[in-house]
Amino acid sequence: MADLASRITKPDGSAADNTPVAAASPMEASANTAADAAVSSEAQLDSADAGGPGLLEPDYDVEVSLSALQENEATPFHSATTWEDLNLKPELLKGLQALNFLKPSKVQGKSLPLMLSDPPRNMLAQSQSGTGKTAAFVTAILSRVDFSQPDKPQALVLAPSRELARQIEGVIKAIGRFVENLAIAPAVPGALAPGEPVRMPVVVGTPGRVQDIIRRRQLDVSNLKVLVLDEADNMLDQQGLGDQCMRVRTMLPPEIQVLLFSATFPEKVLNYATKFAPDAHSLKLQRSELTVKGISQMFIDCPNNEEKYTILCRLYGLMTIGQSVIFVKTRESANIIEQRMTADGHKVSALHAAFEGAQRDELLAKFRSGENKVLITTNVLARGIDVSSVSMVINYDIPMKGRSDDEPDHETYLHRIGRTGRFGRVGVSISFVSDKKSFQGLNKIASHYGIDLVKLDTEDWDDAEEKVKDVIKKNRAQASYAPSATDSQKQAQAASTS
Ligand SMILES: Nc1ncnc2c1ncn2[C@@H]1O[C@H](COP(=O)(O)OP(=O)(O)OP(=O)(O)O)[C@@H](O)[C@H]1O
Repeated sequence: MADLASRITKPDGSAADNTPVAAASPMEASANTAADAAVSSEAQLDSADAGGPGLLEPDYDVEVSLSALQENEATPFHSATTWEDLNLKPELLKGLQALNFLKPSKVQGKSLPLMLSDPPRNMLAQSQSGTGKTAAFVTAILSRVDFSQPDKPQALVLAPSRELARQIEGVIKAIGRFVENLAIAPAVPGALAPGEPVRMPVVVGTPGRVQDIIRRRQLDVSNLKVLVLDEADNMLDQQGLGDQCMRVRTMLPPEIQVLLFSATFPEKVLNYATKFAPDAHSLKLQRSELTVKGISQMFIDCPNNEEKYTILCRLYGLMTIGQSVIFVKTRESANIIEQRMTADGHKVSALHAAFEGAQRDELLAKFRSGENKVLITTNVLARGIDVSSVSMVINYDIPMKGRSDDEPDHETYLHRIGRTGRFGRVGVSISFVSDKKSFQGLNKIASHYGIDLVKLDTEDWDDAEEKVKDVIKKNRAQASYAPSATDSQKQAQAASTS
């Protein structure tokens, strides 16, 4: 396997440093993706991505078999357990069946018996992006809540963004569609009537808003028995939402069952997580297991910042074969790129936290429905968002962190690229490097995970396009075999836009 560092030179013209970044040959990359491409038409039902229908033009003829993938023990989609083995309430089995979730994935099969055992015990569960963590904790909370007492808030789910909270709400509605008295309070800005007591058994929201409604005594927490933190490492990060989540935690009953889910649990947060959720059952992954095999990770060495924009526009045709998300560092650059691309005749939209809530909901709804195919965004959408027809993710800016933004943000990289390649699908991520800092950042990310990155040569654009198209077509073909959205999906979608 060639060394990427030996294949690109630093922008200053010197040889690349010796940080090991392996580059797979395109053949290796496509062998991976082909193996993981196997996704069945039924399961693509679209496995309730609470995120709208896939593309419907049946252009390509590929063999699709999620069952084959789920039978393969080596994949995160395999579980020795069946839904029936899990002793779920019949209405939940029916809900999962209606979504055509034929078998549990690994994280579902392993975490559910632990989360549902009595007496309840805390849980920390890690699994790759797009492997069904949401359905795992949603099934757990719907099993724990006593729906004969529908006025009492009993389960609280916290997520880092408004969009993710609304998406989770959609998944709860979809899996719980046969549950009598199911009602969900969306605790995100602008969604709850001010001052009105929350009398719903399940509450899903962002930590700031939840803290607010508890303080205002709008939410009675005395009957809460399950607390879920989705994207838990992000939620507990002291640089981020950690303080808010801690404050919420101190307001809740001490004996509440705490469930922490994420694709990443960096060491630094892990210590803190074990305090937040003491004595927890734990499902952890090795660092080398974290990347999703179905995502072909590529990069482009851009001569300078301006060329990044030119190359981005050149990729537009590929971006719109399926759907794409472009990640940039700041809201300002999202706006600028949106305006420039629009002026240059491309149809794109920007979404970030400076937009007002209702507008954010509407923008994401348009993306989920496929009306908008290219979304330019910041890290606000890096985590959790599930739109199965996303076949390309572009890291226009390499994710960085640290006081002066000088350290690569490994976790955000993984979450960003995980917006494609959902539940056994395939996808492409293309990261732009344009200077020493971005080059070294990507280099470090690659060596951190031991991943292979394929260089796209812009000197030979036809070849570069072929490499990308090869992968994207497979994603599209899978989506094209998907039956149209079920009622529950439509319901879910409606929830996220209401
Ligand atoms: N057992 C299943 N069978 C088929 N599809 C499933 C199953 N479980 C979940 N899915 C589908 O897989 C997709 C990804 O699920 P989900 O969003 O829960 O992933 P995740 O692990 O939470 O990802 P992330 O780390 O990005 O948040 C969704 O569209 C979901 O409907």
